[in-house]
Amino acid sequence: MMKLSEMTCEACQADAPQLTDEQLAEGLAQLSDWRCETIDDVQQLHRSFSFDDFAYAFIFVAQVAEIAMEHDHHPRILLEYGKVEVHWWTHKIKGLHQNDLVMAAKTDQLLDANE
Ligand SMILES: C[C@H](O)[C@H](O)[C@H]1CNC2=NC(N)=NC(=O)C2=N1
Repeated sequence: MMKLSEMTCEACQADAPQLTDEQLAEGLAQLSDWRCETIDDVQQLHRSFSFDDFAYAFIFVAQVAEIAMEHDHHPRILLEYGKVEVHWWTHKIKGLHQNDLVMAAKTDQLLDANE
């Protein structure tokens, strides 16, 4: 698998295949602290991020929103004091696509850029 953070999202059709267990495992190996969860029968990538306060958490949310709009692939984001939770999945296929691994990797990259 190529370096996920350097990949781009591809246009995803409703009949696109979901990630296989092997592809998912291979992708998760490139990511930091992401878990695969099944919520309402939909597999999703989930990671929680901690910040010193609400302002830093909000800035991170804005950065995630920016890459989502840039790539036309959008997450669920929960913003709390000092904490952000991000879920990535592909609505069209009600599951996980390579795009979700790519966007999780780009989400991690935002942290590296903020350090
Ligand atoms: C028309 C637009 O490109 C599509 O609805 C995009 C928008 N963003 C998306 N985001 C996610 N996570 N899954 C999708 O299937 C999706 N589809």
